[in-house]
Amino acid sequence: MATELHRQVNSPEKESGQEQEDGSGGAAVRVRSLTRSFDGRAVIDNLQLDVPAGEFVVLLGRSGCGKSTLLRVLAGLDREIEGEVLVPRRKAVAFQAPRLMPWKRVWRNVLLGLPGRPGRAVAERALKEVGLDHRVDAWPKTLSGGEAQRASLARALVREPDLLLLDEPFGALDALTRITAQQLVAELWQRRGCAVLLVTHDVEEALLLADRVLVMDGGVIAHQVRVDRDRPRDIADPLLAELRTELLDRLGVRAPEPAVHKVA
Ligand SMILES: Nc1ncnc2c1ncn2[C@@H]1O[C@H](COP(=O)(O)OP(=O)(O)OP(=O)(O)O)[C@@H](O)[C@H]1O
Repeated sequence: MATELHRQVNSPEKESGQEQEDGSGGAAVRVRSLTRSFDGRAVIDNLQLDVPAGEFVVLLGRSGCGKSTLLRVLAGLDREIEGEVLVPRRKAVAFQAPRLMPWKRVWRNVLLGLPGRPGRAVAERALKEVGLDHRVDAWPKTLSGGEAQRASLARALVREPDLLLLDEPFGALDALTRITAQQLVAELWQRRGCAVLLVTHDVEEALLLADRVLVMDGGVIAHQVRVDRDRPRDIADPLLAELRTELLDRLGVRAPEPAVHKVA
């Protein structure tokens, strides 16, 4: 796996250097002593993280704890860092907002920014993989929220990523569409075998999808749980229920008590 290294120590204002290196030992992500500050405040504070190739990791944490910042750093979109970040060269990112260009048809959006002038067939294959082959020629504004999100996933997949970074990709979807989209991501991950790092607020989503759930707090990975269950998973599984309580506790949220119905 070709990897790239962002290394930056104590000179955040300079453009970070990039070197080719493959000392990753098959890891999809290796982060050492990562710090990212805004206006003198360290949002990420000496963080360490390893993600083996092919692992599905979900990142939870309170609002503003730095999840998106970490994802942007891993995506190479933010290089104003101290520390070391080793990620595969082939990586792709999808955000909560699908970010499609309204003046380009869906298939052209899928190919946007890809090097080497790939043909329409490349986009068609990716759109088929996300179940959107009937919308290849559509304009973005005619897509439903779920369809737009799938187009955005197809745009990530055409990059053949070894690392797929997803920032609350289901956040704006209604409950039913969200379940379908979660299943799609789980299937794609199993088929593609790439590592996934997904940011969400939804503890149940994390437990249904992840090999490992990380909780970010105080600028570091403060807690993690391994979800040792085959897929598809059932949220009523006692292990998942136990992990849910543990994670909600770590997030400082009290798990709701079971509803009690009184009949007069
Ligand atoms: N470009 C920026 N300039 C200044 N502050 C920033 C910038 N980007 C992020 N921050 C700050 O860094 C902190 C972490 O932001 P980030 O978006 O990473 O949090 P998050 O955990 O993803 O939050 P949420 O769950 O609400 O999306 C916040 O306090 C935010 O205001």
